[in-house]
Amino acid sequence: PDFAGTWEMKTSENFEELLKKLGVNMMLRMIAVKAASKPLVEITQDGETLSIKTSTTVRTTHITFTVGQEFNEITVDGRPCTSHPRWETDSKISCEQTLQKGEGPKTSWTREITNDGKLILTMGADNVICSRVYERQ
Ligand SMILES: C=C1C2=C(C[C@@]1(C)C/C=C/C(C)=C/C(=O)O)C(C)(C)CCC2
Repeated sequence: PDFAGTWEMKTSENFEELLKKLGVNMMLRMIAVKAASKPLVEITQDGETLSIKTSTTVRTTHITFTVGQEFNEITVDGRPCTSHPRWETDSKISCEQTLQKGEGPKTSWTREITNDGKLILTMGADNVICSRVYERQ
């Protein structure tokens, strides 16, 4: 499917619980929850290669990857990891992450385009799953 577009977040669940599971301290959690409440997500797609720019007031991340090829990124709590994106269905990308050093909860993300044109991002840390729904601007 086509993930391309400029996306605004409509709903988010368990985001702070995710950060808590990852051991982010209260102060940074407060900053992150506020900053992440209004992200702007810009996605371009060329076949299996996606470029995703997520802008917030305190931090903007930009990843480019090809589904089926591992790439380096940082986890939501800012730790370097290697990510392995693969098609879980023909409209859902699942990505397991491996920390490049140190220990921590098992982290992963999924991005899916629903048949009513929404983008669903889930972020996991062990058994805690955060789910965020975006709609095109
Ligand atoms: C602002 C953020 C901050 C942090 C993570 C991040 C980057 C959270 C944003 C996530 C989004 C916007 C995800 C998405 O919706 O794709 C830290 C915990 C390092 C603390 C500093 C502020």
